[in-house]
Amino acid sequence: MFERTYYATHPDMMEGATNAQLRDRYLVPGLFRAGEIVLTYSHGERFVIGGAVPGETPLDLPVQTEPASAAGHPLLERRELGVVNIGPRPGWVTVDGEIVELDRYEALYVPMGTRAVSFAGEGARFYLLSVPAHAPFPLRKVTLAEANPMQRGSLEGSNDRTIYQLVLPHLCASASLCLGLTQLKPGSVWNTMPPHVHERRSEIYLYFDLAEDQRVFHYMGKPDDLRHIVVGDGEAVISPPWSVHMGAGTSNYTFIWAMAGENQDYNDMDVCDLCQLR
Ligand SMILES: O=C[C@H](O)[C@@H](O)CC(=O)C(=O)O
Ligand SMILES: [Zn+2]
Repeated sequence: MFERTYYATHPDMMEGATNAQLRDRYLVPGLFRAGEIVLTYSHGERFVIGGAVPGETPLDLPVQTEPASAAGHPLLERRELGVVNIGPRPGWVTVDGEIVELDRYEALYVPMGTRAVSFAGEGARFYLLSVPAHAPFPLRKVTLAEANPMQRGSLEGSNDRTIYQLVLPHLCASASLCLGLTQLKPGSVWNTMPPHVHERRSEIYLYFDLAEDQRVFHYMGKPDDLRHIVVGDGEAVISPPWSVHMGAGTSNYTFIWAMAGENQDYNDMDVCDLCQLR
């Protein structure tokens, strides 16, 4: 049921890695295919990273297939799910019979124990993130208007952007998942500048709202040993807990960040001094 598995990696594996190896280990392309649900599995925090692009007929979240003892059980038996509609049109998520409309940039938190989830609406594009959970928290839709927008950076620094925290304890309770959306203003290209590392959480970035012929140069690695991965519209990238995650685009763009791990303390991050980057 998972299109591919991404393994956890050691920072020593950066040394001598080819560009192709880096892309293979950390880049998650092809999540949004018309009429399909695509799911991938990352050993880092056991993230399921996926996309659902419904056509005329709704798409159902699949049930577990492995191990045999879990076959047929709901995927969310011991997991929670975050959904964000990044498509141009509204869509509908049905959660155990309850229908929730999600407009562009709106998010939905779906609790552990949910049996059936389906996605509908032509023109909607659902980005999916699921992590293991120990307890259910209430089903909740979150809009950008409810999030406390945090203005960061400046146009002079080419990093004028707004960070919206969507799934974090102060707004939407979850067992482990933290999720938000960041929009860069026109003329700004740098995200997460200055960069940081959070050893206690892994993070997934999804870059979108990028024209087809534009790219984001996503940086990763230990702060004193950076590499980069060239990312296109609708592609995600996995950031291991030992890595920085920052990027510069050839235009402005939007990205969704999702974290899970030891805690849900957004501020538990070690901000880098730019002069230490190599
Ligand atoms: O751990 C937090 C995440 O990396 C993001 O919230 C950072 C971000 O959106 C930004 O600075 O632009
Ligand atoms: Zn981060």
